[in-house]
Amino acid sequence: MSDKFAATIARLSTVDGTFHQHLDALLDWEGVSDKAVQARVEEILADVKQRGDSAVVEATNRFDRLSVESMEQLRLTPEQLKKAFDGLSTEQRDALSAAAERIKRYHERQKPSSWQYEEADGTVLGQKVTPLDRAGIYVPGGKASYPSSVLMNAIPAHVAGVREIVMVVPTPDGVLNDLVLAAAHLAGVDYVFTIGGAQAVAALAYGTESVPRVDKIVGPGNIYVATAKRAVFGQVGIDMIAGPSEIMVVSDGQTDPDWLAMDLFSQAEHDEDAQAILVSWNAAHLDDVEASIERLLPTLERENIARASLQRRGALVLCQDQAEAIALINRIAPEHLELSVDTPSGWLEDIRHAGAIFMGRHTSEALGDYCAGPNHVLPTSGTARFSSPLGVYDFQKRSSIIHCSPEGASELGKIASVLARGESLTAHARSAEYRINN
Ligand SMILES: NC(=O)c1ccc[n+]([C@@H]2O[C@H](COP(=O)([O-])OP(=O)(O)OC[C@H]3O[C@@H](n4cnc5c(N)ncnc54)[C@H](O)[C@@H]3O)[C@@H](O)[C@H]2O)c1
Ligand SMILES: N[C@H](CO)Cc1c[nH]c[nH+]1
Ligand SMILES: [Zn+2]
Repeated sequence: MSDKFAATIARLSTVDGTFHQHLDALLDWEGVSDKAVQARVEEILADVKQRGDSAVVEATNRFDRLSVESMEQLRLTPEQLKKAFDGLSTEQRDALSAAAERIKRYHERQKPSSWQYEEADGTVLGQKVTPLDRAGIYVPGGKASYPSSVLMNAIPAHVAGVREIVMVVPTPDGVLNDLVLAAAHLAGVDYVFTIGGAQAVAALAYGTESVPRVDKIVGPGNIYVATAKRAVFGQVGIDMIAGPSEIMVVSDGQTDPDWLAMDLFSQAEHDEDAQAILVSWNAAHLDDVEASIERLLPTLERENIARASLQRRGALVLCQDQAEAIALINRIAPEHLELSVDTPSGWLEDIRHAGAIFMGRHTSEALGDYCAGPNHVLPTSGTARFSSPLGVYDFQKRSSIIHCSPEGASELGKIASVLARGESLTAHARSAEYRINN
């Protein structure tokens, strides 16, 4: 039987004995990765570390179906980026600029400042915030092109004050996307290399003859990118593991089923591994949404991807009530949560884990993907339990400041001396004791 005739999306009910088992299986994206992916990524990383540019060129030719001879052919010049920007239609240029402006305005609010305070004896303590010297931004490009991700990665880096931004973006079959190039120009990216996957992560992490080594790699990507980022962490910083897109919608049964079906498709169309889940306590409403899904799915340009995603990882979940819906939200910790209910603000306090929360029937997740202002690079696969949206803070680090007055050093010296001797670290103790005024 072809996929077209199989059930498009699973129907689950929280009262079923197998519900939790079924949900766990649906949520398990790491299950999509396997030993073969891990082995391939390790091989690519080691090769790029050892052979630099030549390894990157070979891997790019192999995985993106190119036939270039050198890294020079995989680098875009500032002139190419500007030309792409100048060549956009007015409508596209205005939309890109409006999105960039809104993203910038939102992220300006995240800018932390250095701070310090003085104690009574004149000792000064504080924290100094410093931007990264060089950030690497990964812009996905395998199954779709993401000019919006260029803005979402590069603008917070700029707001943070990063000195140099190196962007990588794969161009399978050599197809360049003008909006991606234009966005890189608009967002002030310093270097662009048309490379992707584990080889791009390796080039950024280790540096090659052509690709400058960066201090931190940010941005979403597929399983090869995620596996490579995890492997190079420590050598460089990473933001988070942002994998296939996810949406969880909770509906009170009053939202147009066609709207909800399209909201689910909006993330399902990213990737066969993307995840779209709708939860409601109204069974008839779930039937209506399922009917909308069946009717609207064939109208999508990316029907095959969306259908595969819904079949593999989608679900319409019948729950008992609002309290159970909230428990499911906190368990799933979705990347995107749409609260398609009358008074979403009443839910907010109880929601503990979600990358971004879209409040009310009119706030479709797609608005957040492009132009609302908050970042669309968000923790996926339940990692919203401990990670946050990409932000200005990801492009900065903090140093502690300690400036003791003579009196302060003397008082602290007495405490430090006792504790150091307790640890049998006598050089520490004597160093502190030299500063004690008797
Ligand atoms: N969380 C977010 O903020 C966010 C934003 C945009 C996109 N996304 C997600 O990012 C993902 C992007 O994935 P993508 O595949 O479209 O692009 P991608 O750029 O992440 O991956 C493409 C690269 O993967 C490598 N690759 C593909 N098959 C390979 C193989 N068999 N062996 C070795 N390497 C291989 C190739 O080098 C290719 O260049 C999607 O899942 C999408 O949902 C997430
Ligand atoms: N939904 C993606 C993040 O999961 C971001 C995106 C970019 N373009 C469209 N959508
Ligand atoms: Zn999206």
